Amino acid sequence: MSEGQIRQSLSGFYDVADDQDGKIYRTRARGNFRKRKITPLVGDHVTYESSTATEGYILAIHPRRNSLVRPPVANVDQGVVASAVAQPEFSTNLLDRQLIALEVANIDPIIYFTKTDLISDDQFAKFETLAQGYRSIGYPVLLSREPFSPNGLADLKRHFKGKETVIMGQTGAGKSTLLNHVSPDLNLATGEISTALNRGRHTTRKVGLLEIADGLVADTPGFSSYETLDIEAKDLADYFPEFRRAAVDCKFRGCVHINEPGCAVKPLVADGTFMQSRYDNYLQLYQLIKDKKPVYKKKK
Ligand SMILES: Nc1nc2c(ncn2[C@@H]2O[C@H](COP(=O)(O)OP(=O)(O)OP(=O)(O)O)[C@@H](O)[C@H]2O)c(=O)[nH]1
Ligand SMILES: [Zn+2]
Repeated sequence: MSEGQIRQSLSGFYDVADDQDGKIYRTRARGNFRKRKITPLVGDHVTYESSTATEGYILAIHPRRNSLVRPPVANVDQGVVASAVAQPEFSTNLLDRQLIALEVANIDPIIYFTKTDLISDDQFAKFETLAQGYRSIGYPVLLSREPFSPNGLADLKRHFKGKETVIMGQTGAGKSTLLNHVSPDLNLATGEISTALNRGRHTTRKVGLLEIADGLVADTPGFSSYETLDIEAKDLADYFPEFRRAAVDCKFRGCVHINEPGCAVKPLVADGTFMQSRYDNYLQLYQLIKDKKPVYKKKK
């Protein structure tokens, strides 16, 4: 028996990189996985058996840190949020929702601004201020005046080391374009026409983890449906790292930083320590979650 990580999945075959020798072994999942409705995912750490040198069976899937549906990948450490400064129009609201979705999934966000060639110097200066705000929360922010400058890409690659990374973002944000720059061999189709084609292909497309800059990067970018945040309003502030840290000084336990006396978060919004836009988006999302009708899920 050996241990390894699934690096690619294609029509029922799973290519496992062995933890010891680093070589790739082609495997299949045991029939009992199918019976239990467990599908191995790219990124899974597995115990496997390789009877011949080249083909084997997956025997066990180790517990996952997390798993995504699009792309179907497990154990993601970080998500590069491709965030267009224009086309589609930038909004802090969407960015904050993306960050929350990643926080909820236990994925560390990296913000990567795309399409900076489409804005003026004045507009760019505003994004620099914004970037500082997000950096002060602790999020890495990559913003260069020129898209895909060698320095900008090198900065991005520095984050890959030792991590499993997925490129995420809204449609049209430039995810595929970015991934192509990160790994020019990929040749991912970009633009609207390819998007239409991609839809039908998603289920059969092979998914893989590429070794880039001493890390692993999913070769398929991801979308998330950010509307289906499965959290309660009272927990929302936990996913705003700056609010979560400040909350230890709130007078009341369970303070949601709205109307409570002795709140430690609100003064830091008022004095500009925290971004007003983050607080506004927090309030809006808090209300949205509160107003949401309860969804009753069927028991499996
Ligand atoms: N001007 C400019 N255009 C860009 C840049 N990056 C991407 N684009 C264009 O924006 C469009 C969308 O880019 P994609 O890379 O396909 O975006 P995506 O996020 O993969 O989009 P979906 O496949 O719909 O999710 C394409 O026409 C790209 O050529 C950039 O830095 N500057
Ligand atoms: Zn508070």
